Amino acid sequence: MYKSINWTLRQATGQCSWKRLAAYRALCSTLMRSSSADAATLSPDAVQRQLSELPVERIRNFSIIAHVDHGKSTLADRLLELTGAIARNAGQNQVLDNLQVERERGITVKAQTASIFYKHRNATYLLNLIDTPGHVDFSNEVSRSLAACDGVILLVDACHGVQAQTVANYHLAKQRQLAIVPVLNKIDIKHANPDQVTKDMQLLFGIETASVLRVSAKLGTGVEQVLQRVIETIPHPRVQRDCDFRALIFDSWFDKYRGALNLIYVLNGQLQPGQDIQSLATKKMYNVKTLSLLRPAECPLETLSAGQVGLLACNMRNSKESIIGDTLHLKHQAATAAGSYKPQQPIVFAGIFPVDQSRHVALRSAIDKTVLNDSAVTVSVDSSPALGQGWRLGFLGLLHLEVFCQRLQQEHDVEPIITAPSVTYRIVLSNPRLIKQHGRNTLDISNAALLPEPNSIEQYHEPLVLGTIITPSDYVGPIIGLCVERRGVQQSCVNIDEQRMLMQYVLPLSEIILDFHDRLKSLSSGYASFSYEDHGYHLTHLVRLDIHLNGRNCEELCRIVHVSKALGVARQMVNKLKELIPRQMVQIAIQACVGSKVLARETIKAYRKDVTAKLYGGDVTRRMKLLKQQAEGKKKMRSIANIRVPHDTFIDVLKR
Ligand SMILES: Nc1nc2c(ncn2[C@@H]2O[C@H](COP(=O)(O)OP(=O)(O)OP(=O)(O)O)[C@@H](O)[C@H]2O)c(=O)[nH]1
Repeated sequence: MYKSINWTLRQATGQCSWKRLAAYRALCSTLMRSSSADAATLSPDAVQRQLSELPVERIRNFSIIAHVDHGKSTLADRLLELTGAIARNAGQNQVLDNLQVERERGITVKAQTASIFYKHRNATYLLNLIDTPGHVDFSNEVSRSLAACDGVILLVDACHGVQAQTVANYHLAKQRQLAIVPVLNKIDIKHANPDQVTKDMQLLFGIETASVLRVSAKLGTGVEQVLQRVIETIPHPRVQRDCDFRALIFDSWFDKYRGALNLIYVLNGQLQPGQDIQSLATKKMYNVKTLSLLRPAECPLETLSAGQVGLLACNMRNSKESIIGDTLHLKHQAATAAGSYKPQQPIVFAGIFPVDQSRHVALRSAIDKTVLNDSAVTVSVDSSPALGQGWRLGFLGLLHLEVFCQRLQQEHDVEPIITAPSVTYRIVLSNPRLIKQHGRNTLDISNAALLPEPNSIEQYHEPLVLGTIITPSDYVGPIIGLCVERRGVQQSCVNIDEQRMLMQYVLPLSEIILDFHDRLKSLSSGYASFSYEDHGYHLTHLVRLDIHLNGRNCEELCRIVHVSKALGVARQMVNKLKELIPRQMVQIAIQACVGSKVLARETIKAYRKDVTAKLYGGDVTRRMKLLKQQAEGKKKMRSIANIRVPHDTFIDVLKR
């Protein structure tokens, strides 16, 4: 055990603060359970011995999937306690949610893995458990995790019943033909209605009512049966040990001292430190430095064999080299792709700029490292005349964007300027010169500044989503009203039971990214749930013209307008802004989904004048000098952060 503690301490001292905290917590729990003779007190040597004696038939790889707050992380806690991986009653909740942002918001944003040993009918099993996030914005984490699993625990809250994300996750698991262990949670709550929820599960998913387990993850009731059912229902991994090594990368993150760390699922053969491996996607070669098992603290291993999930540190320095879904194999050996994991495409885009250009390098490195820990984010270089050099990042939703920015601040101490989110429009070009230049007649535009002139565009297509809403019947009227207001077209509306309905709407993505979910929650007193999936692009004549001030949505200026009128409206708005805003209070970073080119140009002109006036207190000579330098491209604009006007003040000005 002391070897394990020393190793944990060594890891802890070489990691960034939140990881240090997590490792410290793991260390404390290791110490607390030192008197018990359970599996978690095993030294790394003993763990290795146990693993090498374990046949593939005694391994189970599974995820816990559910709607937000249905109790996944709490159930994971109980499973870890039951198997001795963490101490009972150690006052720890949601142990696998170890990011600061997860603890502050009380949600899981990153899937976490724990390998646990469990004795069933006198045989020891290795269970690789993955706790997944429930929010729709992090569904990429769920799909990624399912690529390394043979089954899932489908957890449903016995009070709230089946929700939109339960339906979406169930279909994800079905598509991958995974075994499903249905579990009802929170049966300790007085108004829980497990009988009704079980009937709903039968109706919606065709699950046998007798097979639904009932537990209270909070109190630990019935949790042991869950583990037994996992062993009996979920098949062992279909892998081969007596052939060459091949593994799937299904998660990765960045460690300051060890570079990119990869979580791998070994499909064939085995791997040892010192061996040379190669990436199938990049063809780059690496030397294996260390291998470890996450229990959930790292436990060093000498061999990782087929069927097992483990952490691999190799000399992967650059975060971009670690590709989720990539296959690793032995150097110079032919191999086929290990998995069929397809990453989800981002749907919400926002510009990220350093507050000051001197912080450019720090922000770039912070983005690189955070992206490695969140493979769903896409990054491309962007620049703005007002904000300087920056990046355009793609996210899976608004919460995803918020969480990413919070992580940049908390984990890397950078505070960027974030522009208002927008979606990707697909345009059909009419200009033969542009068609020739791009080699095709359609372009996907996620940055309005790159929009060609309107007379070169024949059609605008906007992205649509198929939204699923589950709501108590009492709120159906206002919710239909909201969907119609947001240009939604109803596809279906069915009764789940006497009290609840499931509705499906096709909605323009731009209508839901900002506040749709909040409105839905407030209209239904928090009872309705919403999830959505991609539904392709559709020809549109309408756009929502949003004007954003310092990244915030200014509601007074949101209009749904005809595409062809958008530019005119944008111009009018610039004039209105000029009238309304006192010169010394000029705002910048005004954007619109369409037509922002004109808007930005006009605004930046006004901004430049006023910024210089403000910065130099009307000193004409210095102001002229600065303008001249800017014109010559020698001097970059000063950051807007220095002259930011509070949003409320600005709204007051607009209302006058
Ligand atoms: N009464 C009761 N509360 C529970 C039970 N299981 C979980 N909870 C509570 O439900 C809330 C959400 O639990 P989590 O475990 O964070 O839920 P989650 O599904 O992991 O949440 P996300 O990761 O955000 O999707 C917490 O306040 C838990 O204490 C239970 O069996 N009974």
